[in-house]
Amino acid sequence: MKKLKVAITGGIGAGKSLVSNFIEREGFPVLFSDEIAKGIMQSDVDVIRLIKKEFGEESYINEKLNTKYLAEKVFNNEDNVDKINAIVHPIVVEKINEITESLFKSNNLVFVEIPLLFESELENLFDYIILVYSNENLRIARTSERSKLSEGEVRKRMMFQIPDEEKKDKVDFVIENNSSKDDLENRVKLVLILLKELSK
Ligand SMILES: CC(C)(COP(=O)(O)OP(=O)(O)OC[C@H]1O[C@@H](n2cnc3c(N)ncnc32)[C@H](O)[C@@H]1O)[C@@H](O)C(=O)NCCC(=O)NCCS
Ligand SMILES: Nc1ncnc2c1ncn2[C@@H]1O[C@H](COP(=O)(O)OP(=O)(O)OP(=O)(O)O)[C@@H](O)[C@H]1O
Repeated sequence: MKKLKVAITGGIGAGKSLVSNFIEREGFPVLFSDEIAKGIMQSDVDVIRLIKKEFGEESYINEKLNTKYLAEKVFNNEDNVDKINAIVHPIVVEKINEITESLFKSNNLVFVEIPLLFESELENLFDYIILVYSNENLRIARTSERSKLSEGEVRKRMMFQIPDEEKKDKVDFVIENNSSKDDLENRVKLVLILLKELSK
């Protein structure tokens, strides 16, 4: 039995969460790095202190992370993106490693949804990488439709992400998501058959 760590990556709005949720429903553990990052930013006293020092006390309102303010501050300035990444990413990696090791006690396959895998140069942490790939116009339409972020906000974040076309050459599986959710699920099923075989 081989223990395999598999990354699920892709640009903003590509469909990573749909893929991850499907994989979870099939019975496999999935870690979500955006959520792990938020947890750390909400509870780690050193991280909170550094964020307030770099970006101001307004970064938290009544002890709660002020995501709107911080996103505005961070995604308008490359230095700020570098600064927040340097504060948060090393601790996220530590946490992912810790949780993965404990999940490997009772699982052979552990998945990690990690949007900024290549941007943070973390590809060597993983045995296999899945890229969820959708055309840029679809990603913007789908993300704006979800109404969490405006088109402008999505485009700003894209500026700090490596284009998915470049990532295609560096991954083991490309799951296209330019058609229906059913098509997406069927493609994920095929990849899971392969990964289960590889972990035997
Ligand atoms: C600025 C913050 C508070 C905004 O929070 P918000 O709830 O609006 O977004 P969320 O964290 O859910 O991220 C949504 C998407 O935005 C993009 N994004 C987030 N952080 C970054 C970044 N540093 N660089 C490029 N894109 C990013 C990713 O595609 C991500 O999936 C938050 O994104 C953040 O703290 N980012 C820096 C830490 C980080 O890199 N977290 C992501 C995973 S480790
Ligand atoms: N094939 C599809 N057909 C219809 N809607 C889709 C499809 N793929 C994704 N969506 C929708 O697009 C939005 C973005 O998808 P999802 O949240 O899975 O992407 P993500 O890569 O996790 O995004 P983010 O980077 O913002 O976390 C969601 O509202 C989702 O339901």
